Amino acid sequence: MSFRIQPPAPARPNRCQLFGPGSRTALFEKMAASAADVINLDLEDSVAPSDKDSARANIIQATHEVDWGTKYLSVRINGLDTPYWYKDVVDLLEQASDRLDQIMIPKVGCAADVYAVDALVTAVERAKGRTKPISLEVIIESAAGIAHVEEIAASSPRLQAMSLGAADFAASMGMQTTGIGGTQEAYYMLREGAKYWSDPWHWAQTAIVAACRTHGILPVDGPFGDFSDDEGFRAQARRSATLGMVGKWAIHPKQVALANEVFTPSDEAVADARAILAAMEEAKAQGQGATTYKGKLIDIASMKQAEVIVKQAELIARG
Ligand SMILES: CC(C)(COP(=O)(O)OP(=O)(O)OC[C@H]1O[C@@H](n2cnc3c(N)ncnc32)[C@H](O)[C@@H]1OP(=O)(O)O)[C@@H](O)C(=O)NCCC(=O)NCCSC(=O)C[C@H](O)C(=O)O
Ligand SMILES: [Mg+2]
Repeated sequence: MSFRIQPPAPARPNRCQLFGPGSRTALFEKMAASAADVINLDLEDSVAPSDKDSARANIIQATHEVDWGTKYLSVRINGLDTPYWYKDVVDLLEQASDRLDQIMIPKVGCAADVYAVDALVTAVERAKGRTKPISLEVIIESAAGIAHVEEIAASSPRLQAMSLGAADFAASMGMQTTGIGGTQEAYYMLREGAKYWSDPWHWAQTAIVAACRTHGILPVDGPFGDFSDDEGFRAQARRSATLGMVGKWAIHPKQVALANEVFTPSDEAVADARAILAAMEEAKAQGQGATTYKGKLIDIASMKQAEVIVKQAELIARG
């Protein structure tokens, strides 16, 4: 137990992050009209090298012209191993409207990667007199990223969110799969001839959640590639939510409702959580630190668990 209080993560809904390539301008209005909490306009891997300049210009224009409502607006820049990233940052900070909320840094491998982007963002913000500070989010999607996940989570006061990028992560780790998230056919235990599937993403997710919760960052699950598999998406998202993640990417509009469904606590879960809090208040008034609810033990730790669910529901209700 530490005497340090665990810092809270940013108090904004982040149930679904909807991605769209910066080169497909026809999608922008549709993304803005979606039910996603966060919009990620992409300059990185969904944009061909020949389209990088025009995609950057499209996104800048869209920050001025598209009505993004109350959505949190994020742009994924190119990786620090490319010749594009510095111009992504400089052009966005010099030319995008104040509607831009966040920059997403892909393939972060160490704290210094975030420091470099932070330094450039800070310089351009000051030069241009931008009064609204841009926040940062990062993707953990390499062996180096997961090895340094805790120092990355601690890297900048601008950092608000961290996602697992399953596709690049699998490639970097040398995982024998082309699947993006979800069940992997070859990852199973065998007992008396029966296969029991296990979850190869689990350990990376828990490492991300622990690093994020230590430093007050939102942990987010990344893409689920097979957008025709609703139940597969739900199962992956439910595992992520159970582990403490607050949301998941959508790489197709049909995944938005699925993510919102899973990362919004159900009425039943909220009612149960409120009942646990009430039962514990009653117990405390009688000088007891533990009591029972529906035949099971509840104590002070149960109050903290119940508060997680009630706070999530209140945050989402506030919008
Ligand atoms: C995956 C797609 C290429 C599919 O596009 P498309 O063939 O146009 O899909 P549909 O015909 O099924 O579309 C149905 C309608 O929905 C609209 N649409 C499609 N995509 C989007 C979107 N992203 N946002 C909003 N609306 C969208 C279509 O226009 C159709 O509309 P209508 O005609 O009016 O009915 C495409 O969905 C897509 O490009 N998705 C995003 C890809 C992306 O951004 N990828 C990057 C993130 S994942 C990643 O990078 C991996 C990660 O880093 C890692 O390492 O794990
Ligand atoms: Mg990636």
